Amino acid sequence: MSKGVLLVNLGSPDSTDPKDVKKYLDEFLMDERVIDVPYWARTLLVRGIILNTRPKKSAEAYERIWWEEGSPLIVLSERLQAKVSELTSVPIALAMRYGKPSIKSGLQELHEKGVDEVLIFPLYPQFAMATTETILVLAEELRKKHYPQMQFTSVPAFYNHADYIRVLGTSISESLKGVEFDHLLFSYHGVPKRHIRKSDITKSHCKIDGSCCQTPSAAHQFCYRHQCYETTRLVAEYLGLEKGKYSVSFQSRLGFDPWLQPYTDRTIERKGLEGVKNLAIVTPAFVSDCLETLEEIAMEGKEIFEEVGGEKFTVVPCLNDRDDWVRVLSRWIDEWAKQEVTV
Ligand SMILES: C=CC1=C(C)c2cc3[nH]c(cc4nc(cc5[nH]c(cc1n2)c(C)c5CCC(=O)O)C(CCC(=O)O)=C4C)c(C)c3C=C
Ligand SMILES: [Fe+2]
Ligand SMILES: [Fe+2]
Repeated sequence: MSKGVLLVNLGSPDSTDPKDVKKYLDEFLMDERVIDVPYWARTLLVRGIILNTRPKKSAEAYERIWWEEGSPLIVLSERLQAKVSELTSVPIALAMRYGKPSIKSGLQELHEKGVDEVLIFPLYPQFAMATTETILVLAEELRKKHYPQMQFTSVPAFYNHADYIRVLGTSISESLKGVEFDHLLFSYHGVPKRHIRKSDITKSHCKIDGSCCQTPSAAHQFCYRHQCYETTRLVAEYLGLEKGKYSVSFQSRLGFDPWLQPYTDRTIERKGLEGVKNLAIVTPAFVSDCLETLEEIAMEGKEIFEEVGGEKFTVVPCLNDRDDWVRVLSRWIDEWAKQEVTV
């Protein structure tokens, strides 16, 4: 069999035109694993309410971060794909869950290269129903419909993998070299609390309280909250950070449901009000810088912090196409490609 890899990231609109943003948000938010309510309710909420106002506001935000070459998330993912491809002989295609290039086009590209054994590689360190799961479900639907001869394997969440922790830890220490930060905030993309309960394979573990995520459980294989806390704990250990010097928060909530807490915007404000003058932020749920890091954190977050008396706000870039990250990805891919029998 001939092997190939499909790297999959979230995706962006084609341009900052509100019409393109609306089309992208429609595909994204109509996904039943993102807004997980019955179809009729999702249609009413997304097409009847959210898409009437959000595209204009989001388009303005995209306008503030857009690069000449296009969306930062797409450009950075393309750079990652190109650099990883240089280090491995395995064909690597790139796809986005929403927008372009699509998962279908990525699979087609691999198919045309004679690939029939594909490693689906969701570019998310922590598992979530709204990210990893929706990629795997769509890929499998496409496989059954268009490429029944293909075999798929997927890369599991790598939130606690020693290589990932080392690269993330190194990127943080490099960014904060010479920076006298009072507090390091680990800000992860949020999800509705309901998503955590739905992904609990034990159906009884995830209470979303102070202790469930620290109590060993089979549920943690699919618990986004546990995995965020573990990434944080391991990186803090790697960096030798003292307790109290760092904390976790969750950003980008949408709608009125309760999402994972504490919320990042309120945490930034509280830290400033508590007298923190130098705040550093890292966003480990994203491997590529994007709207949520470049606009929501680096612009809005900074503004919130400065309004309440904060002085220095340092944002650690995502791993993007860092050389050590590229080396790790190509090594993982080569190790998979060398295996005789895939699992
Ligand atoms: C119910 C809504 C959403 C859930 C659940 C959600 C989970 C989730 N998202 C990411 C990663 C990214 N999200 C990005 C943008 C974005 N996310 C939502 C909504 C949900 N996300 C919206 C509506 C948007 C679009 C922008 C906006 O209108 O605010 C992005 C950036 C995309 C880009 O083009 O730069 C990323 C990346 C994760 C990791 C996650 C769950 C863990
Ligand atoms: Fe999101
Ligand atoms: Fe938990």
